[in-house]
Amino acid sequence: MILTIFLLAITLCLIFGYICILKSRCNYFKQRGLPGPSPVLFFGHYRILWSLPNLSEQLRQWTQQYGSIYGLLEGTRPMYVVSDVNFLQEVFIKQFASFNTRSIPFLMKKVKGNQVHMFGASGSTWHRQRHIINPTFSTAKLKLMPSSIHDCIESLMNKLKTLDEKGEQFNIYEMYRRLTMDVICRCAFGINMDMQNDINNILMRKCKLAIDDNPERLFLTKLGNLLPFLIPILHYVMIGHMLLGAFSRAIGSMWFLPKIEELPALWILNQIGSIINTRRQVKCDDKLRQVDLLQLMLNATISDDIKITDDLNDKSIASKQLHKEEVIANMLLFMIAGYDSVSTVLASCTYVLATKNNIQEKLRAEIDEQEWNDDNQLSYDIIMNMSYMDIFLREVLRMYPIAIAATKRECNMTTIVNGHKIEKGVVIQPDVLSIHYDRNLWGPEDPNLFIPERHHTKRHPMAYLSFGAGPRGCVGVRFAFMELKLCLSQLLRNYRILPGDNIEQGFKHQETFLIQPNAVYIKLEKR
Ligand code: HEM
Repeated sequence: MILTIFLLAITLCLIFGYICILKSRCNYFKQRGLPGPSPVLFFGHYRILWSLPNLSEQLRQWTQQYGSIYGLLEGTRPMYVVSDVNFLQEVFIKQFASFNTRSIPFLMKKVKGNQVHMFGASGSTWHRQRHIINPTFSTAKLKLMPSSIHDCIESLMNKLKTLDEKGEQFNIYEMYRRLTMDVICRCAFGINMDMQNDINNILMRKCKLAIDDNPERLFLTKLGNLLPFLIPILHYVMIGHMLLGAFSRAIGSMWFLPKIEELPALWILNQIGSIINTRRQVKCDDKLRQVDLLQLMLNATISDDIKITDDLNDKSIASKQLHKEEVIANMLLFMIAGYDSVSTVLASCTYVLATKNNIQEKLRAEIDEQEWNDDNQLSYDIIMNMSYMDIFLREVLRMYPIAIAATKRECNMTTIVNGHKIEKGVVIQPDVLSIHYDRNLWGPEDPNLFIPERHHTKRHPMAYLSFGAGPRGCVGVRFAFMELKLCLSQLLRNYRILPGDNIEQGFKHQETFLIQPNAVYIKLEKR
């Protein structure tokens, strides 16, 4: 009896203590003199954050209400929402050592052993991976890719030919998705997938499903965010899930296990693993001729049984190499990043071109005056020197940034930023829309107007965050620009883009991990 009362008293004390902690968390920002919407006990601001179809738009509205630095609570975790560019310059560049971690769901962080990719890695692991992967996107390597990309664009042009003959409106975004998947498969794996003709391709379907599985919205992630002390247990739940997947692979076709095997991300990882195994059997001379991202990464791969060291002072070979599992994880990352991001930007570009004829004509004039070769292609150097195309793309991405969630950072070492004490574990979310539409940063012309020439004026280094900023900025930016420019050049050289009847209805945005329009309805007119 006494023991029961004792245990009950302890339990009540623990619950009371926990409620006190939760209450004090609710006052986290008030105690620091920072404004923000009122949090709810236990959930913080999660309930509202989870229910929003477009989080970035809501952050922008709160900025108008609360100012350039305000606070939100992700469960009990404080998040600073910032549109003060000097503060962000400290976080992204000057104090990078204290903010080298991207804030991602714990499910993506706690992956098994070497399965972490560059997007999710932190500290010295990220440093090593980035150091090895940077050269795979060097000018010398990119120069080898336009002709592969051109083959894929030609396939798109053939598809468009049948549509322009019909003269009806169609959603070009779907076609861009297939194009960019073909491009990334060619440039990353050297494989010709022909997704544009193979409408039911399983890889395409799995990739779409993998992207729709936004880890932020998974039940395990939500639970881990609300009850962080459960994370180690949830980690084991996830490992159990993955082991079950491996078990299913081992025993094959038992009726209840293939379902796990079919999980999109696991399925794609398996395929990539097989591609790597095949590539490893290819003769040495053939490998040297291969210029895709996979081969460039495999060239920096260490044998599976050597332990990689993440000690920055270690000068041994193991500190400059990747594990096979890291290559697999990064190839998955490239596939998803390369496919979804570029197709979404192409969709926004096409919307702008269809609705702003004067911009379309200016861009076409620049395209027409380039030196096209006999195969109707432009070289890398010509593409990269197209200056109006350059500012056009920058302006599209200023007005329609797509990857705001990717710029979220986590403080890995308590520090002071512009007078604010930022504690370890706290999250910084840039409010990119407020920054991109700030008249002080982008004036004197109205930031709501599409004016590419505004990019001729030098702006604050943090005024443009479409590709992030600092050492962790997007590694694929030049690859993306090359692909965007090659595709738009071909399109405008051959067609006039006209708005479809439903262009405005289709161009409504949804935000999961990326901010994406539903559709871009256009008509084409042959030149
Ligand atoms: C127009 C298309 C693209 C946009 C708008 C975009 C945007 C971004 C943004 C905003 C970030 C976060 C940067 C930060 O935290 O500071 C990022 C990171 C990254 N992007 Fe891109 N991206 C694009 C295309 C690509 C492509 C084509 C690839 C690869 C094939 C790629 C690979 C990556 C990787 C690996 C990272 C993580 C870098 C790191 O953590 O070190 N991206 N991207």
